Amino acid sequence: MVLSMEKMCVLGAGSWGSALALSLAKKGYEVSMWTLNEAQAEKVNRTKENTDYLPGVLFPNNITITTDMEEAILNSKIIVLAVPSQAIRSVCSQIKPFVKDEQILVDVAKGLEKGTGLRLSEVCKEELPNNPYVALSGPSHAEEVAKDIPTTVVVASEDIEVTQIVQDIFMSPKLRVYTNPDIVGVELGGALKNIIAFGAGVCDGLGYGDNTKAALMTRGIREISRLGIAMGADVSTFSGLSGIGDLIVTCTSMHSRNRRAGILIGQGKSLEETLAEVKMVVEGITATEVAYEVAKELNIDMPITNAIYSVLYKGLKPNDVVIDLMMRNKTHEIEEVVNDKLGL
Ligand SMILES: NC(=O)c1ccc[n+]([C@@H]2O[C@H](COP(=O)([O-])OP(=O)(O)OC[C@H]3O[C@@H](n4cnc5c(N)ncnc54)[C@H](O)[C@@H]3O)[C@@H](O)[C@H]2O)c1
Ligand SMILES: O=P(O)(O)OC[C@H](O)CO
Repeated sequence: MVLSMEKMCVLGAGSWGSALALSLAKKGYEVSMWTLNEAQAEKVNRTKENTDYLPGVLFPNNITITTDMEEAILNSKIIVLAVPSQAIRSVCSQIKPFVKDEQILVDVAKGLEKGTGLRLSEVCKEELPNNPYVALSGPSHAEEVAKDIPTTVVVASEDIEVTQIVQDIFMSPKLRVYTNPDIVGVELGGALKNIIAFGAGVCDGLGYGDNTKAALMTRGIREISRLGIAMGADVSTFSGLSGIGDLIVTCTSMHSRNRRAGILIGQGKSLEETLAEVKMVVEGITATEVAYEVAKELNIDMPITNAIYSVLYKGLKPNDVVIDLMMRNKTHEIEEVVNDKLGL
């Protein structure tokens, strides 16, 4: 419990923004949320429930929600960016006129910017170069965090002091927060696991079993690591919370929007029907497009990402793509180890 009512702000009132606002409010902070949607703000303030995004969870009185961005961020120690990854640039640009340099940006969105391939820390740096920045990631579905189910996350930043401030702000008996200086790896783990989770859903939708999913997760983390290393990440980060941890939860959880979307595609629904049914943001769809482009540019082999890209953007049938994946050129399991042994 904090001693004074320090103020924290959450931009974005979807499921994750709401769950984190709740976590902060339970620690005694005053939490100001911002949403684009007037009707949502009015209803949540009146009923204390965010029915479209986190039904059945009541907000305490120290959470308020507004459509006035300036009011939301005024005097807030941290500004949690909880909008979809493709909206991060516009939200950062909108707060520019009134943000103070000492306010810490905490990005909780997981993605890469479409068109530029930039990580979200790079996007924020371009828009708000003077603000300290922390990425928060890891296996953490909003529905469980909101119910106080024990959860672990990781925070990463170039500045260890700022990382520790954010660690302390979020840390609670129900939310354990680790730090990691490898911001590149933490961001990429969170963004790229969504592609594999979508693929895991497709396999479920096709009626495949546990063997297939284990294969996808294991080979998935390999290709995430390959691209991650090429983009400057530390490989050990991918065996941590924002890597394999988040991959496991997203590929297996009934809460995962990426997995749910994949299931519908595997069952034969169109992308349009799928997005209408899932309603909330499905980051893996854009992440597939961006990772496909970045991997091509860096000449990194990402067979699962390519396969999902073919389904989403080239109209190939999931069944056919799985056969292609199984029958592509034979290879060693861990190329680097073999090359090393052979002195290549
Ligand atoms: N839901 C989770 O369990 C969870 C957990 C960890 C990380 N995340 C990540 O957090 C981010 C947000 O996810 P979410 O689950 O809260 O999404 P959501 O779909 O539940 O909510 C997104 C919110 O952002 C708003 N929004 C959409 N476009 C906007 C724009 N252009 N400008 C301003 N606001 C906009 C929507 O109105 C909505 O309030 C995603 O990157 C997701 O991967 C989600
Ligand atoms: O529901 P998803 O698939 O968007 O995943 C949400 C979080 O990233 C899980 O850690």
